[in-house]
Amino acid sequence: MLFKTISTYIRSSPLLFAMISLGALFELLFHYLSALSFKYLIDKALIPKDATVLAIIVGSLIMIGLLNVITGIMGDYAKAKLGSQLLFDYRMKLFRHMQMQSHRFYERFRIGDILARFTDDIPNIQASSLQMLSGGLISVLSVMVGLAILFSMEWKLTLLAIGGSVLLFLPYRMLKTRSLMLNEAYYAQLGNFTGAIDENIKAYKVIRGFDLRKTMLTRIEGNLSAMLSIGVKRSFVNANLNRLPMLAISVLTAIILGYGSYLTFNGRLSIGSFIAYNSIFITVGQSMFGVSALLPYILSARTSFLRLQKVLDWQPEVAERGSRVLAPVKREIALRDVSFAYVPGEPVLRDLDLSISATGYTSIVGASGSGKSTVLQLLLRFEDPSVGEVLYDDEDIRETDYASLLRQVGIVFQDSILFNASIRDNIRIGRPEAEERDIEEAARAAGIHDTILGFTDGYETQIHNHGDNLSGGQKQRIALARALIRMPRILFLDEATSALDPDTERSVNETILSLSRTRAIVSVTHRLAYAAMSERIIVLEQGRVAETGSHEELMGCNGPYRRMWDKQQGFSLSKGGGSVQVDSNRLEQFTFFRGFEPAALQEISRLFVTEKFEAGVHVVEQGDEGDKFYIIVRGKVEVVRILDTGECKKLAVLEDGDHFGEIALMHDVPRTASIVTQLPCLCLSLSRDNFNPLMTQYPSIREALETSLQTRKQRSNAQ
Ligand SMILES: Nc1ncnc2c1ncn2[C@@H]1O[C@H](COP(=O)(O)OP(=O)(O)OP(=O)(O)O)[C@@H](O)[C@H]1O
Repeated sequence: MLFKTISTYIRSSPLLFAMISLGALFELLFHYLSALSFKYLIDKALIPKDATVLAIIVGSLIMIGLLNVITGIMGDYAKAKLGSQLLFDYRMKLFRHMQMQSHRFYERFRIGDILARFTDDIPNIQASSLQMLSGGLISVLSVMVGLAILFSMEWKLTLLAIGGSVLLFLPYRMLKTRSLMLNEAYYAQLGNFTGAIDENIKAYKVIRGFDLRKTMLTRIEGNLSAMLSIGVKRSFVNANLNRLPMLAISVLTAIILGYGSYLTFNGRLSIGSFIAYNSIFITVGQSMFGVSALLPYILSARTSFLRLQKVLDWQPEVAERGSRVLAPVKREIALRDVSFAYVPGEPVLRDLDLSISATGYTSIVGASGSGKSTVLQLLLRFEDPSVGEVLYDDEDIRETDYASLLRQVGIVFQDSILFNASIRDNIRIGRPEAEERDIEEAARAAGIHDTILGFTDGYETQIHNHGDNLSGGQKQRIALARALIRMPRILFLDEATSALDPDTERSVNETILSLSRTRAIVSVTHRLAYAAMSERIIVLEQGRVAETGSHEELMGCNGPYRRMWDKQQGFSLSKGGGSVQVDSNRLEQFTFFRGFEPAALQEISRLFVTEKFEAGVHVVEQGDEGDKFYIIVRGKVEVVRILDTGECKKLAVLEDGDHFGEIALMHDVPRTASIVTQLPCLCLSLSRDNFNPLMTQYPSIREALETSLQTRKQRSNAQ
């Protein structure tokens, strides 16, 4: 495969190859003529003292030397061009391939692994190919030409040399498998290392905030130590692949010298011929060594080539095969009988039928894990359904030209990544041909124009670290402008505002509402206060549509929407979201507070304390003694349990209105699971110390709470 690739390259650039070959040919000519010249220099010029022959020999050598330099320079240029072209082509091929991929590809290949292909494997293939092309070509030609000359001078001696050269390739046979194995292990470790560095850069805030510097240092040290140990073995084996053939050359040289001297003593070889033979043999020996020295390069390039091929062979799940241009969507987009699974056998969407109007404002809501984001991914064709169709005005989007679909849509994600460029370029990236006034118009529509003008560098303000120098709201508004500049017929929002603080979230949602007058909006959200603004709400439950309708209609249904709505109500946030209070009526929704006297509930509500957590924080640690009960007012947490096997099991995801840790109100027992925030969280907490006096005051509370907690404890243990 590797050789096939190189020969394809040669065939595609015959001129460059001819230049390299010419350079090699003249280099050979120069070496052999210099060596052969001794025979004529000594026998025909020096011993007979013939100045004319001497001048001819020296003049010819100078001419050939000059041509050698000129063709050598041409060859160098050709190698530089061919090598750079190979780098360019392979990197483009890999990048293009990556762009066709979806989640399975990124699950299979880690970031570091892919980066290593770009930065190490491809350059390695390039360097080795060039080495084979230039060094290899010269060496092989040199061995062939040299042996032919030697054979014509003294065939017995030459047969001896050819027989002995087999020794040169013995180390290759012995060390090949080990070298390949070590190369593979080395590149795998390199991928781990690059991945760890990438993570370290992206997560630098979390690392500092949680003082994980020592942990990360230990991790990197572990990576580097593994690389060090493999690197030593790899370099040593590859050095041996070079060193051992030298031994064979030395033995051969000694034999040739001995036998050649014997022939000269007997008068069967002139002194000039012996010196010439010997110096040609040295050149041939060096070339043979040159051929064997290529072997480590070939082995290393083979490893890199196979690694690269492994990525390139990965077939994209979403094939862009449709060619029909999608007409502007006017009526509806729909999923028909759609089933979809990320993991075979574990469907996330089941026989889903869903239709969204191509005008107005639609929200898709549901509990965490109900499949909201997956629906969006199918609508945008980030994934294709396992069964069923995704239709835009009755056109199956698998049959249409993907670019014509993307031209009609805009998307804003929860965590919008901005590029490290100016604000202007970040907005323009949505439509590269956009003019200045389009950029400003999009920024105005996204409600960020005035803020940008307020920055010292205005639209030229550079964005660092994907947006670290902007607030969350500013980032999302720029992401909104980037989507709007495409003038999408449908704007998709995937939890676009849920990570913002309450005031910013409200203001960005007002902007979104105003945008819905001029284009269709499809918003995936779990925050129902904003879903209520939309004309139509689709409620998902476990991958199926549970109900649809307007906010008012769904509230009247007393179904899952109503339950979610009630769960998210009853909290009053202060301006700026700094503190929050829970209504006593809302407390009644918790089974363990149900039936308490109103006065007791009033008092309990006053005992809650506001707590804020950044994303990635362990609010509760498994095994710790619990002393607080929490309500999530805004945010999202993951409930995880470390099993006896050491495996980490995700038990649930909790979000707005959910609660955890109520057992701690009564008992001093270790937490049965850890709670880790996935998004910034605003919580209310009630500590046992604060709660205890109430139980003395209202004795019925203890009894009711105990019964309720027993039931819950049994359920939790069963999980
Ligand atoms: N790449 C993936 N690989 C495997 N499973 C996945 C993947 N992405 C999502 N899932 C699973 O699919 C289910 C639906 O996920 P999805 O993100 O669509 O839900 P959601 O309703 O948007 O949830 P959330 O509000 O928490 O984002 C979940 O059980 C989730 O764990």
